[in-house]
Amino acid sequence: MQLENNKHVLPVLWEEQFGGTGSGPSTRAFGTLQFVTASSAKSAYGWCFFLPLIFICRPSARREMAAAFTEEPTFIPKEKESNIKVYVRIRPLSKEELLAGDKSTVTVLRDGKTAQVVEEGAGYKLTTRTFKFDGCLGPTADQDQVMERLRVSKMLDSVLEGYSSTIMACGQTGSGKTYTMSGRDEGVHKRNSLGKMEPKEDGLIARSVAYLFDAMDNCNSKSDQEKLYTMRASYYEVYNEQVNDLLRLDAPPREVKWSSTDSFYVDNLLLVDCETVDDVFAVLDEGSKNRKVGSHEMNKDSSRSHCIMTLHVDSNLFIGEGGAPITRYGRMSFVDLAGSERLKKSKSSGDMLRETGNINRSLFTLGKVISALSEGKRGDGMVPYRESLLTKLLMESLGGNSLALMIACVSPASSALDETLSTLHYGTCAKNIVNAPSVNMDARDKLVLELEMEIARLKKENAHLRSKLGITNEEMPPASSLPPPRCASTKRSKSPRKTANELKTPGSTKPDSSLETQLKGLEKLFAKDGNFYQDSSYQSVSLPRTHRSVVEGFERQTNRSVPSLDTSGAFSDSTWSNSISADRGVRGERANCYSEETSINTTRISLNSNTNGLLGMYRGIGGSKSKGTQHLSRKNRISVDHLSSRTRKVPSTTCKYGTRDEDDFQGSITVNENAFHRLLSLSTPAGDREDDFYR
Ligand SMILES: Nc1ncnc2c1ncn2[C@@H]1O[C@H](COP(=O)(O)OP(=O)(O)OP(=O)(O)O)[C@@H](O)[C@H]1O
Repeated sequence: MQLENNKHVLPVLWEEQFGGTGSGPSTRAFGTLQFVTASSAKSAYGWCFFLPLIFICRPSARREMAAAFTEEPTFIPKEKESNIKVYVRIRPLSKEELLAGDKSTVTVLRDGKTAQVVEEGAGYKLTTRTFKFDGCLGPTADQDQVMERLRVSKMLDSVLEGYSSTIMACGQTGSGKTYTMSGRDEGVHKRNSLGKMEPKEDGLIARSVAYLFDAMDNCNSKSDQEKLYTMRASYYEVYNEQVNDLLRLDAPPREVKWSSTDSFYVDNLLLVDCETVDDVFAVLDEGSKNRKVGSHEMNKDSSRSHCIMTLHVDSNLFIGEGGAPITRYGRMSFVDLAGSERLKKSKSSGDMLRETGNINRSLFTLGKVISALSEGKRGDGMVPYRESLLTKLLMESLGGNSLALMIACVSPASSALDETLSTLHYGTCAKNIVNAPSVNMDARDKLVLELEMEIARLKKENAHLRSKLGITNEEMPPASSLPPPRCASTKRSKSPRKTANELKTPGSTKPDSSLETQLKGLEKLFAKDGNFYQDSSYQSVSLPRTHRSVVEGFERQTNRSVPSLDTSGAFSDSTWSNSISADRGVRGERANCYSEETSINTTRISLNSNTNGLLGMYRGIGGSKSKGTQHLSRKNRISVDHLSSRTRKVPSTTCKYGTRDEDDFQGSITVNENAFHRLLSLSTPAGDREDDFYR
């Protein structure tokens, strides 16, 4: 699909894709890669912008930060948190600077990570300052080296896995932000006589696009079609505190809205479906042509807006046979921020003055956000994201769930020393920001994936346990031939509690070591299972079905019944209603229902439901949800779903994990912690107090 010189095509594409008005990201979680270039912040505001940062970057803090960054950077988060990576790029002295007799003041030390600034003081006294980053690139570094040293490919790999990533260029005007992001002749992708791209001067965007398509094509062409990728691109600018869609100049300014995924997004933005590299370049060319550019003393092609190009990479993951794919929404954003500038030097006038004011304001807020985040503040309330459109839109990248890389562009010229120092301070602070990257996918898909993983894990555990117990597959009767579960006695046994160590086979006076091993294995299995959840008033352990079969096998061997596992009749509607109405008032506040089942002669069994399921029951019984109802943890919901598959009814109107109908319920049998211990001892203690059971 080509966009060349045809703006009218774009709305049509939008309509084709999204059926008319389009949809905002509120309906899905997106992954994003953003490229931001800082445009010009002028004069007095320029200093205001950097001041808060300078105060934060105390020498001690810098030392700590430097220590934290000595290891090799990686963008695939092995742990849950990831610092923003900051690199410095020093451009060569320009012709004008050389003519003006400027000298180079910034050099890269041999470690490749430290930028050294030498400042001439009064009386030829030299002041040397050093700043350590994840990497520094000197004036001789070409575009290839930038791509390699910054490890952009790692970032792109994670976009393919469903992460959001942002590459952001900042620095004073004319320091090389647009050059780094888009290349020398942005929008012009030269081809040689063979029709191949000449990528020498291409910036990070074009290189990233080529990398992504290479990777996507490789996977998409696999015969098993395991992964399928699709890409869409958007391009917009923040200009004078309004958002313009660079792919739809005829459209009014776009609105920035708050999404259900706790982030801001641009509403009704055109997303162009891109099937080839050329499609993305068409988007890039169109956007570059439309972005606001001005000319002043310091840069003849100066960006007057913050530009954000985003590649949305959706990847489909097929699990199991014949199932619907799970989609992950990777997102790569390239942010080319407008650069800070001093009016005295740039000599901007007319409309550019207003632009400068707005640029400075947004950069000042960006400085405040970075300051707050580097101080360890968190969240919308403590960090002033809402003070400008730019910071709202960068919320995900700064302190959010995105991987982020900042390129601090500086000029080495002695005349730009103040701005260079400010940028380096700014980068040093940004290094301290911690993000929490996570894969973007729909909640339901996430649950399915987690369940699949849980099942795989349980199968492995089960196999391991069987091998430990010496039970071969042939010895295990098929599920259908298992004897019906036995009911426990109506009354609780008064015999003393026994431990697993005290367990003996019937009629034997010696402990049965094989049984003991089985029990220990079982105990371990439960402990490992991780299905415990904490509550001040209640602790339970869910018994996955695989475990239950082990226990049932155990029952057969020992000829004893394990009371709490007997679930027959537990899910009859009448039983539910009775038990829940009886106990709702007591424990209902945590969305857990406790019931002492009377219809089956067991000791106590507690019934869990997720909130939706419980809500359904409350409606059926009491007509309203209890005020303090809380969501159960996802972990627990998984176990609920997993366990209940045998007994779950398929309701006519199904919510995601629960039902709205009175009679329909998704739940599971869980065994109270004490019951669990009782299960292990296979004996009910004599004289055990009723209350002990729920302690
Ligand atoms: N590393 C570099 N090597 C060679 N030339 C460079 C380099 N960096 C920048 N330049 C040149 O310097 C000039 C200014 O660069 P550029 O337009 O990218 O600055 P900018 O930071 O985007 O400025 P503004 O904020 O005003 O948009 C351009 O002519 C560009 O080609």
